[in-house]
Amino acid sequence: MQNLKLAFLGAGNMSGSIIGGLIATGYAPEQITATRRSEERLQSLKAQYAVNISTDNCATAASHQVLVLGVKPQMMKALCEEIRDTVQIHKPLIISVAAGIRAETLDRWLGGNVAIVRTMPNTPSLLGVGAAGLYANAIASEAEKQFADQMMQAVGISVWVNAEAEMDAVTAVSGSGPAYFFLAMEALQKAGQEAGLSEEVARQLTLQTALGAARMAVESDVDAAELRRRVTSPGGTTEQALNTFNAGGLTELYAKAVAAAAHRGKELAELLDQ
Ligand SMILES: NC(=O)C1=CN([C@@H]2O[C@H](COP(=O)(O)OP(=O)(O)OC[C@H]3O[C@@H](n4cnc5c(N)ncnc54)[C@H](O)[C@@H]3O)[C@@H](O)[C@H]2O)C=CC1
Ligand SMILES: O=C(O)[C@@H]1CCC=N1
Repeated sequence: MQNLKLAFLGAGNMSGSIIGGLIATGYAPEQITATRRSEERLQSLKAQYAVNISTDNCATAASHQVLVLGVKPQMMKALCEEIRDTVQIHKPLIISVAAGIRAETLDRWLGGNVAIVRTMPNTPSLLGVGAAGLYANAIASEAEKQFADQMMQAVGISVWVNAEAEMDAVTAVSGSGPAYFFLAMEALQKAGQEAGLSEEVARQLTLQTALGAARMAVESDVDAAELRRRVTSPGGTTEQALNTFNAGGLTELYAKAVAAAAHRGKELAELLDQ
């Protein structure tokens, strides 16, 4: 991909994962700058990835073609207002990774007429196996959309949504999704220990099983339901576990959890749209 001058303003967990993934695919570190409020935490990004670091958002915004806004939704207005004048002069492409905050809100905070791509990535981007949803406003050019797409594809897969409202569903499925699978791993490991395994054995078996199941689901030409059926012998052990999950309403619980996360995305958008 074209190695444009790319800045991550507010480079925490999510931006750090994208930076790590980009560097691993050969993006030139001298083209990347990460900012944070304190220099101390930036030093570890510099040591790890040899990227430029700065505590000056405006100077960084003025010298980069693409700005990834990586702060928490609640901090986004302050960041946008800080860089607004610079953005109006230099007109960089803005890429937001924030949950909830709508493109139209960002555009207003940034002074208007700004090319914006909203992305919803996830932290496995660090390993090149991220999953991101993208949505662009009408001002973003084809070349700008292509850059954002290539940036996310460099660290995983990317999908475009047609309606911005779908970004809340993307957030609820893949943005937050790694946490759901981590929780499942924590629970299975704990249950394994309760069933008599040592912590280390339960951990190893849980993690390798999660990896194996994910790889089979991704690489197999049959769907997850068929793969599940192939593990489940009639009258066997898996059936007992799955019956227990079903009796506890696991599928309905997933639906409720995803709906709650998507609702929070909408709520954040409303709450912070001032
Ligand atoms: N953590 C995750 O798995 C995902 C997070 N996101 C989104 O990414 C965004 C950031 O989340 P995290 O990386 O988890 O948060 P984080 O707290 O790790 O990173 C944000 C960083 O921005 C810094 N910051 C705040 N205001 C600043 C300013 N004005 N100038 C410079 N730095 C500033 C903070 O000190 C912090 O280091 C959020 O908007 C979230 O919705 C999206 C997808 C997944
Ligand atoms: O929990 C959050 O709000 C962010 C967005 C998706 C993952 N983490």
